[in-house]
Amino acid sequence: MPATRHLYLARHAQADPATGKLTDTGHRQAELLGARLREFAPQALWHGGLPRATQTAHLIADHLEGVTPVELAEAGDYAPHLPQRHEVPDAHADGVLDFLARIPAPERSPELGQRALELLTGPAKGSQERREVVITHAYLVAWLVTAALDSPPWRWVSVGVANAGLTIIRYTPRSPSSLVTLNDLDHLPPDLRWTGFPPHLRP
Ligand SMILES: O=C(O)[C@H](O)COP(=O)(O)O
Repeated sequence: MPATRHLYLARHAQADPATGKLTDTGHRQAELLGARLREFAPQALWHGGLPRATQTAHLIADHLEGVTPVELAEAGDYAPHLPQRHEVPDAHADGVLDFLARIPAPERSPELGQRALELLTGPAKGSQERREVVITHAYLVAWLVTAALDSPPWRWVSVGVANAGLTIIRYTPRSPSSLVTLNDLDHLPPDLRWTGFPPHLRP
């Protein structure tokens, strides 16, 4: 009998584009996110293979009991669904196509693949409840949110998350999945919030 699974998704902390390593701000964000995640007592901590996700996960792990970061190395290629013109209603087409034209294709979370999605989505495979942290990238968080809500695949383009923002999805057997929280930044002081958030979606 499958059991409920909570996925604690976070975008990596702020990184320096030149080095790919976390900035001082990013270090502080990761530490505070780790302290926040401790309250959920997660049993697993997964992360993508790029340095900014790896470094964030290792800083977080210092705050969690009995959890070792595991890279989703076997995941293969992954890119969020690229919206096709015919999928997007006419009223939104210009904005969506403009957004897609501005994002660099190779940056689309290549380290999380189909296998990772199979591992991470849906209720727990066993009979025990699962609580798992995933440190990843903006578009993959957006894609998982869209999928959890059964939204059309192209809708991930209008979901924004900031560095170290916390998103929680609950997968319950025999019920629809729930978006518990999206881009929660309460664990960060004001000067550490909203970094990396897409400017065109900024409140
Ligand atoms: O791949 C992505 O999700 C986007 O390019 C944003 O990347 P980032 O979350 O690594 O900044």
